[in-house]
Amino acid sequence: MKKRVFVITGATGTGKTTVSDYLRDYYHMPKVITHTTRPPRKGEMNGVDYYFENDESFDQNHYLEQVAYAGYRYGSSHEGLDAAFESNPYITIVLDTKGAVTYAEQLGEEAVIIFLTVSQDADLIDRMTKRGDDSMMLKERLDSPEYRRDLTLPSALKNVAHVIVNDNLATTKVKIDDIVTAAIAN
Ligand SMILES: Nc1ncnc2c1ncn2[C@@H]1O[C@H](COP(=O)(O)OP(=O)(O)OP(=O)(O)O)[C@@H](O)[C@H]1O
Ligand SMILES: Nc1nc2c(ncn2[C@@H]2O[C@H](COP(=O)(O)O)[C@@H](O)[C@H]2O)c(=O)[nH]1
Repeated sequence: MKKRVFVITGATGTGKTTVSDYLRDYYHMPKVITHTTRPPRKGEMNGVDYYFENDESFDQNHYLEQVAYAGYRYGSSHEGLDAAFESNPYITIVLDTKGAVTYAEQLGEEAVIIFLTVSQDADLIDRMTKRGDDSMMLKERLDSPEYRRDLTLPSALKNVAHVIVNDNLATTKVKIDDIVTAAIAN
């Protein structure tokens, strides 16, 4: 059976995790748990949201790709991908745009790339504040080059990624349904 990894990418706060949760809840797609050295946010759990690592433990895994984002390390391991594929041929992963480019290059049509954006960048700050992000970490993130980079679709993903303006979650879900239906049919 063909395999597909639905890669959800875009700037912080655009709704990547929300869309990934939708794919899990309505399509039973397991999410690849990635690794990070960032401290957990309130409510985040080790092994559910991320594998929370220190620098030493982070280096023990075997990565398909790894990046630095706003001062912390993130990586998707082969072990994490294999674990997700064990239970379903269709899986989902949430990545920054650099990671999404690597997935497109390495996995070709096995990777279905979905780039999320919003009409007003200011809405993202609002969403992250409402999410309860620590104000110091939020400021560091907004000042980071990675945050600004991920606001724009990378040129390597033009004509590759499905672009969704996630201003309205209900509309976004309909677009996700269309993308999933087409990807599974092909
Ligand atoms: N269309 C939407 N309209 C309003 N709020 C939304 C919408 N989509 C998601 N949200 C909310 O915005 C917040 C950020 O969403 P989410 O955590 O999914 O973003 P993210 O892209 O995964 O962020 P990060 O990269 O920082 O982890 C959440 O509180 C979520 O409930
Ligand atoms: N390239 C990768 N990007 C990843 C990975 N895991 C998460 N991410 C992305 O990092 C930023 C910051 O995440 P946050 O949870 O601290 O807000 C965001 O864009 C994630 O999608 C990974 O393994 N590789």
